[in-house]
Amino acid sequence: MNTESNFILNRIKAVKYAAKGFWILITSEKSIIAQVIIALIMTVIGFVMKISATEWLFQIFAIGLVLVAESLNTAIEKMADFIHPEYHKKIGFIKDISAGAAFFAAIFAVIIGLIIYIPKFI
Ligand SMILES: Nc1ncnc2c1ncn2[C@@H]1O[C@H](COP(=O)(O)OP(=O)(O)OP(=O)(O)O)[C@@H](O)[C@H]1O
Repeated sequence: MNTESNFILNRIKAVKYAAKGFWILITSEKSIIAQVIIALIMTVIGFVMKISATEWLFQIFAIGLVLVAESLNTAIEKMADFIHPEYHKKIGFIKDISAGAAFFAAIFAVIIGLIIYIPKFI
């Protein structure tokens, strides 16, 4: 098989593994399931409040940002637990930093949400 078709096959395989990871996240990771539920609620609210196209763009971006950050946080937590299952100050620090990254995303998502929805109530 030539290098070019190998490249394409490897890319297809990579997408398959990524889709598998995506499925694991949305079906078995409680923190991701919670964020997906919040995303669905915000989507319903978006339709009910008839937000504009630009507001949809920001809302979808915020939802994506939170889900990506939360997913990477989950991956780092899993890796930390695998590398060092016992209690260790450094593992705690790494997990806290990783959770902090997800918190960062959540703060900005909340700010975006407030900017979109507060004017609709005043
Ligand atoms: N092995 C460890 N060593 C030191 N501190 C830890 C360790 N595991 C967890 N911690 C501390 O507990 C916090 C929460 O841990 P973690 O993110 O693994 O969530 P959990 O509550 O244990 O499980 P889950 O995220 O599945 O609900 C971490 O941010 C860290 O401060």
